[in-house]
Parts: sequence; C-alpha cells; structure tokens
Amino acid sequence: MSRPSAPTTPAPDGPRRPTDADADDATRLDRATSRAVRSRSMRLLGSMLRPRRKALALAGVLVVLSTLGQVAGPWLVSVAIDSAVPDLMDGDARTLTIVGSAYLVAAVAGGLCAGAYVRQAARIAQGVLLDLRRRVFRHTQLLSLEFHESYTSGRIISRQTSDLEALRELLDGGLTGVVSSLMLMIFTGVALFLVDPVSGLVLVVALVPAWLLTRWFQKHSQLFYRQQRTTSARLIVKFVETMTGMRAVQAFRRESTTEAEYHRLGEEYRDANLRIFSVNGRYQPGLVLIGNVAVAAALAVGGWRVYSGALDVGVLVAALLYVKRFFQPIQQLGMFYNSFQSATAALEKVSGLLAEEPTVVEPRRPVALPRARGTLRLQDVTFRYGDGPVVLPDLDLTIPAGQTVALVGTTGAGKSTLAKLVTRFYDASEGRVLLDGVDVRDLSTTDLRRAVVMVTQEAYLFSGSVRENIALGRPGASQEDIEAAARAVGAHEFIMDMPEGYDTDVNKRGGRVSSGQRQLLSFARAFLADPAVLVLDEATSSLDIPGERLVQHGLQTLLADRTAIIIAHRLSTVAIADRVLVMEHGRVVEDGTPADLAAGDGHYAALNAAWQDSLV
Ligand SMILES: Nc1ncnc2c1ncn2[C@@H]1O[C@H](COP(=O)(O)OP(=O)(O)OP(=O)(O)O)[C@@H](O)[C@H]1O
Repeated sequence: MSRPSAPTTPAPDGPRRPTDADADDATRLDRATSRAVRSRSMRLLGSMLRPRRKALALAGVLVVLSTLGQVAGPWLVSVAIDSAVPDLMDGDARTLTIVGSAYLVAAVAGGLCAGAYVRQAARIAQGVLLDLRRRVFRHTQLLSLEFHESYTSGRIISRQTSDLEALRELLDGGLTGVVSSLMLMIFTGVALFLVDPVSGLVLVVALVPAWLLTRWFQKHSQLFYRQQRTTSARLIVKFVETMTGMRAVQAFRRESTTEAEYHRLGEEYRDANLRIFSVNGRYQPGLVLIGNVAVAAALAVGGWRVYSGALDVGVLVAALLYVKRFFQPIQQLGMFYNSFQSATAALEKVSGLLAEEPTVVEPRRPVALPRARGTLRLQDVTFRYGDGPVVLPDLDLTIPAGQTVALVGTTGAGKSTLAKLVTRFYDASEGRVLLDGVDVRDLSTTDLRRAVVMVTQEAYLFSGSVRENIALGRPGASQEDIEAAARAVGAHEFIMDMPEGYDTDVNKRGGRVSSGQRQLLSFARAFLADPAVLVLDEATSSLDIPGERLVQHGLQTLLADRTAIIIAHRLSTVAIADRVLVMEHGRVVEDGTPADLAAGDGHYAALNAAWQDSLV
C-alpha cells in the first residue's frame, strides 16, 4: 500500500479536526469548523486546478473576447443612431456601412469565441471530474479497515455518486455560465460608465438593494442546501442498507418499519427541497423587479437629460440596453447559485473523505522479509477500537511456525480482533505483533500480505470467472497452478460440473455456488497464495455432512506446513488443531491441545461436551 498522493489536510486550528462525518451529520456547523471545512475544499479545488493553469488561461482569454463582442453591440447602436443615421440623411452611407460591418464582425467573433470557450471549459471540467472520481476511489481503497468499519458504505456511495454528480452539474453548465455572466456584468458596467456615467450612477444605486437581497438569499439558502445534501445522503444510506440487508429485512418482517423510515427520510428530503425553492422563489423575482425599476429610473433620468439637450438619444438607448443587460446575468447567477451551493456542499464532503488518513500506515523504511517462516508473537498487546474500551488487555502469546491454533470463546471475546491484529488490519494500541521476530509495522504491505493471508467468513467472490477468482491468490498464476490448487482443496470436481468449468462466471446463472463451495474456492485462492501464516474466520453457516466433510478435507490440505489461526465454530475443525486457545473478555483463559483441554474441567471441556451432545 502506498501513501495516497491526494492532498491530505493538516489539522486546522481548533480542538479537533473536522471530519467528513461532521459535515455529513451536522447541518449547522460552528464558525471555526465551517471556515476550516471551506478552506479544506478550496485547497482541494486549488490542487485540481493548478495543473490546468494554461488551459484555464486560454478559457479566460476566450471568455473575455466573447464578452467584448457582446458589449460592443449597444455602443455601436448608439454610434449608429447619433452619427451614422444623421450622416446617411446627409447622403453619406459610409459611417453606417462601417458601423454595420463592425456590429457583424463583433457578433460573429464574439459567437465563435463563446463557442470555443464552452468547449475549452468543458474539457477542463471533465478533466477535473475524472481526476476527482479517481482520487475518491483510490483514496477510499487506501483507507484502513477502521475507517470502513465506521463509515457506512451508503455514505461512501453517496460521495462517489450524488456528490460527484452535484459537482458535475456545476462544472458542466453552471460554472461556465457563472464565469461568462460575471464577465458580462463587469464589462457591461464599465461600458455603461464610459458611455454615460450618470446612468452608471443609477445602476450603482440599484445595486444596493440587489446586494442586500443576494446576502439574504445566501444566508438562508446555505443552510437549506446543506440540509438538502444531508437528507439526500441519509436517504441513500437507508436505501443501500435495506437493499444489502434484504435477507434480514425479509426474514424479520422489517419491511413496514424500513418503509416507514424511508418515507420519513423522503419527506425530510422533500421539505429541504421545498425550503430551497421557497427562498429561490423570493430571490429571483426580487432581482427581476430591482432590474426593471433600475431601467425605469435610467429611462426617466436619461429622458429628462435628452429633453434638456444634455444627452444624445443614441447614448440613452445604449445606456438602457446596458442597464437591462447588467441585471440579466444577476438573475442567471441567482439560478446558478442553486447548483453552486449543492456543489460547494458536495465538495466539502468529498474533501472530507480525501482528508481522512489511513490509520495503518506503510513503514518509511520497511524491513525485508521475502520468505517468512511463520513464527508469531503477540508481545504485551493491548488493544482498543478508537477511544473505546480495552478489547484485548495485555495479551502475550507465541505461536511457533507450522502450528495450527483454534480460537474458541464466547461471542465478543476478541477472536476476530486478534485476527485483525495479526493480519495488520489494525495496529495494537500498545505492545507489538511480531512475525519471525519483525514488528509487522516494519513490514512492507507487499511482504506482509504475501506472508499472512486472511480467509474471511463470507469468502467474498468478485464478479468474473471461477479461474479469475482463484487466481486472485497469486496474480499471474498458470492454469495448471490454479487447477492444482483447486484439486488440492477438493474444489476441482464441482468446478468441472459447472456449465463452463473454470470459465464459469460466478455471478451468472449456473455459476451460483453454495456456501460450502464458496469456502472451497476461497481455500483454493489461499492455497495458491501459499502464505506462511493463514488466518481463517470459519464460516458459521451449517453445512450438511458431506459438505462439511468436503470442507474439512480441503481445510486440512490448506493448513499443512503453515502457521494457522482459525476462529473455529465447528468441533471437527478444533479437532484437527494442534492447540486450542479459549478466549474470554480479551484474555486467553485456556491453552492446550484439544485432547488435554477436553479431558480437563474448564470451559473447553464444557463446550466440547455440548458439541458432542449435539452430534448425537
Ligand atoms: N470495529 C469495531 N469497533 C468497535 N468495537 C468493536 C469493533 N469490532 C469489534 N468490536 C468490539 O470488540 C469486542 C471483541 O469483538 P470481536 O469481534 O473481536 O469478538 P469475537 O470473539 O470475534 O466475537 P464473534 O465470535 O461474535 O465474532 C466486542 O466487544 C465488540 O463489540
């Protein structure tokens, strides 16, 4: 695992780092957090735009040229009215020809530049989005298990889907429009002051209420947009959780409860949207009104000045056109503000995700361990999840190379936690985990994952063929090696019975495998990986007797010649172990061979007796 190249955010001033979770769950952030979150988003934006400086500069030139083309229009109209038409009346058509041609050239050149600007901006926007999409994916994969166990998959999904979608909406259309609108306003304002400063002053006066209205809108809509994103994320989380847990939902008749919760979240989402429309509904007509009043005022003042001979009619027409044009982009900006707000909130969340750092970090100078033998030592290990209670208190344990250890114990005793420490999905809070005398924190991830392989209970199969799924154990393995691994664990026969043998797609009809077969495939994968240490969380699902025998046989082959830690749920598995560790509240309370412990009068003896009874 390499360090993420995406920018990570140093902790801003303040008691604690604002995490994505904060932005996700709270719609009202305090000032300091809100500022930190915003500057984090800006840094992310900057890091994406910086490499595109040249392309941005070109887009800037194009938008300026296209705006100049547009702004020239009213001025040329004033020249036409005040000079070209009188000249024509005197029999001289040259001025009108020149002004008419200039108008045409400005319109055509402005149009061409506007088109080129839109294409250039789209190229930049699509590049930024692709970049961000890749970063989010890469970064999420790099984050440690601790993050994935606390951050629900629904929330990660909404980062990659609806949040990136909100950014796409802004970048695709909104931002291009915002920039050209702003340009148009600036250039129109300057042009107005140049042709008629008095009308310019009317505009400045009208800007005061427009500014106040915009501030009011910003203040109110910001909160509502954040609510919109939060409620939409909750809706997605609920949906994903329900769909992924469909078996449990149906088995426990939770349909009506989940439906009621989903309905409630849907209503919250609708209400957030309605609140947004309510402020939008006041802001936009308000701006239109201010714009129209400004035009009327400029017309009244200008008309009076024309009457008194202080202003030419052409200049008044140009000034009115400019005032009208000035307010058009403000309305557009108001509309873009919508997608801008969503995108800002989305960027805050995405930047929060990217600011998360892996808790299990790759060593700077790894100790090489190309061929591990498999001696494990947990030296004075204490472990707690985050700030939670101690789960493993001061554990000291040595497992010699080649030994098969079965972990048994009550639920919540810490068996899976121990497995997660040995595989370094988590680091010990205190003490050390050593593999062949080397602290696992000093091993490169490549060496560690080659030496220690974990087979999880769910025996996850990826979409693709059976062959590809087994080959994950050792990428690049030959067909012979894959088959040999499948034969060794007893999976070859059922694979050959599948419609396309090793090429059968595990997700297609006919490729569906039973839970026992799934386990055998994951054994074959682990066999192919050939690790020095195997950590196995045995599936709890009850297999039928032939199924169990098949799995048991495969397991024995898999365990030969390597160190193994098995979280054992079956008596047959414990029986093949060299040693049994009984755990309770994070401590090893019994340690011995299965036979010795069974003969004693401790926990294991009782458990063993219960197992034996269940077989009768
Ligand atoms: N990701 C986690 N975050 C916080 N606490 C956790 C986490 N995973 C487990 N725990 C807690 O740690 C303790 C030990 O859990 P662990 O999963 O290791 O037990 P276990 O012996 O494997 O149980 P089981 O047989 O039910 O799987 C439990 O109290 C559990 O609540």
